Amino acid sequence: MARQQGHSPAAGTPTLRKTFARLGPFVKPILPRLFCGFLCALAAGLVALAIPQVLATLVNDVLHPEGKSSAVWYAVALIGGLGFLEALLVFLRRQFVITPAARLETQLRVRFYAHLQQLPVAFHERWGSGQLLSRSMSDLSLLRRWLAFGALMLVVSTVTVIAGLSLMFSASWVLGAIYLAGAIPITIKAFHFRSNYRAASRLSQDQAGDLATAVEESVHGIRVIKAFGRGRHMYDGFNSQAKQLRDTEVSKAKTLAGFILFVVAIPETTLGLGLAAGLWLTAQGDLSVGALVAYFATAMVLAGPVENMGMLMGMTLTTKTALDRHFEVMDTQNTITSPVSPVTPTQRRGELELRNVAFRFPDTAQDATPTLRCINLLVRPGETMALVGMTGTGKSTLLQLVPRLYDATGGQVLIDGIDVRDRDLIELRQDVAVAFEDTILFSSSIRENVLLGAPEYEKEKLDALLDEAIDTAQASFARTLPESLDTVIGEEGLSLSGGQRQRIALARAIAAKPRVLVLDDPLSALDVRTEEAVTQKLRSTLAGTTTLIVAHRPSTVALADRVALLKDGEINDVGTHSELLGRNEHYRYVIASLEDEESNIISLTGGTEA
Ligand SMILES: Nc1ncnc2c1ncn2[C@@H]1O[C@H](COP(=O)(O)OP(=O)(O)OP(=O)(O)O)[C@@H](O)[C@H]1O
Repeated sequence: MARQQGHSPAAGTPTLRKTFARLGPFVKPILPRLFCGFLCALAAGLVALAIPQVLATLVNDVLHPEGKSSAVWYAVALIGGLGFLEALLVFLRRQFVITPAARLETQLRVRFYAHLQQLPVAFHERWGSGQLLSRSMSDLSLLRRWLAFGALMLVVSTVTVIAGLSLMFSASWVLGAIYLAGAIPITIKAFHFRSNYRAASRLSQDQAGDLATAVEESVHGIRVIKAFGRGRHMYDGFNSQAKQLRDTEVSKAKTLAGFILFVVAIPETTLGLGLAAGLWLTAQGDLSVGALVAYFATAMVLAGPVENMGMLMGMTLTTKTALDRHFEVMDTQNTITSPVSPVTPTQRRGELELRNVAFRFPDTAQDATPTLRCINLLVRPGETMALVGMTGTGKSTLLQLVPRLYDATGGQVLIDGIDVRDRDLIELRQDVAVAFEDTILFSSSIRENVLLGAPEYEKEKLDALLDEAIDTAQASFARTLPESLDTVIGEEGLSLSGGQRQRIALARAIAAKPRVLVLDDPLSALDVRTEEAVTQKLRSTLAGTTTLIVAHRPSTVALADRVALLKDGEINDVGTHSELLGRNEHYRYVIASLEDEESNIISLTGGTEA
């Protein structure tokens, strides 16, 4: 299935103002500190502008042949003092803004993570993990840097430039006008730069996200890549993606460099013109030497802010893009939520019923045949029902409707007579535990993995529950690990064999003490004898637990109380294994193909655990 890749800027991209306005509620609590930081930055800029004025006085009065020599020391001390004050104000600005900006970054990141946790499986199937990773990490770091530095400095630089221009105009309108004339082409260039840079920066952020997905997938699938000798192929794919990103970054840098060329070259040219005009004005007696010195010193002070303005504008646009990417995920509506007034069952018997259930994957065409059509099935409390069907008939899909990993698109899934959509989602998922064929274990101890969904019992009871789950899942190999059940297993449990991982995942489902247990071929990596032992033990330990199990082995199917046969997205027949063998030709065909599959596996592996 195609995963969500980077997006090209859509026609409906929000405006700069709209995007930043969305930060309002988060910025509000830290506004006083940001404001203090802003005042410090502004004061630092103005102090920097005051230094040229002192210089003007120094040149005009103090260095005058009749000036007092002590006044020189006074002026030098004043300039030194102003310099120190500027440094202190810069330090204070950082103190004021760094902590709240970092706090805001963390707050948004935690919200983002919580939102990802809530979004339905359908969302996660669409989005590449690298995209989500870059949106939660680098995009939010960018926001912090912009908030702590970019935003303040953009305003302060603008104010400093305006104040500097005013001083220039007050000294001489000719010199002021020359400097201002340089600012006009910069503004025009900035206007064009704005849209070019925004598009390039969006593309590069998306491509960086896709590249992160590629790394993540390669690391995740390193065994497959090595086993199939596809390293070169993966490398080539990654290389071409990395080159695309490089090209985008280069074109982005070129756009920025072109802008900076303007921002730097034009003030330098105007400075040359200013020098000629200033000398002429001084010679005419219309401008004092001190004022001319102050003009150049002011131009020097303004060089930084004028140059920074381009950078900061670029940073602002990149941050805007990062925020759009962030809100794009945050705006994704969670379609699987608890109802406003959830219904709590009076009796938790564990009866599972599917009534006229239909299901179509969200990304399939409207006219395509739904994966599940009219499913009617009743699993009695405490009963073990095996779900059997040819591959791709929708067995896994059906199981996912029970804990609401997907919602049925038609009909109802009921537990104890209550539609699962009317139940509180957390309570529902406490009642229904699942184990899948593709096991995901977390990089923590066996104990923590097994007790992940366990009820909140006190320690002794939890220990007993852990032991029972481990024994039932035939996972006592875990006790022989270096630190027994406290052994930390690698990322996603990769240090365990496939069969061991499956048994730990099964123990996790058992330890959740569910009313309904949904098992999607959770024993496929076990040898036939271990699988039989697990199934027998499951039946005795979980006598009161309703179990719906997708089974691919006739031996497991035979152990179930009843079997439901799925064919073409519908329940074709329900009965005991022997009943169905006796009356249903399609069932005999399915079982025969499962037996063929099983004997092939046994002859290949010699019946040992995978
Ligand atoms: N996320 C998805 N989006 C669209 N179609 C999907 C999605 N997941 C599965 N399908 C399709 O739905 C159908 C049923 O898939 P499902 O995994 O439920 O079959 P299954 O009976 O469990 O197969 P198997 O026995 O091989 O595990 C298949 O045709 C599959 O391609």
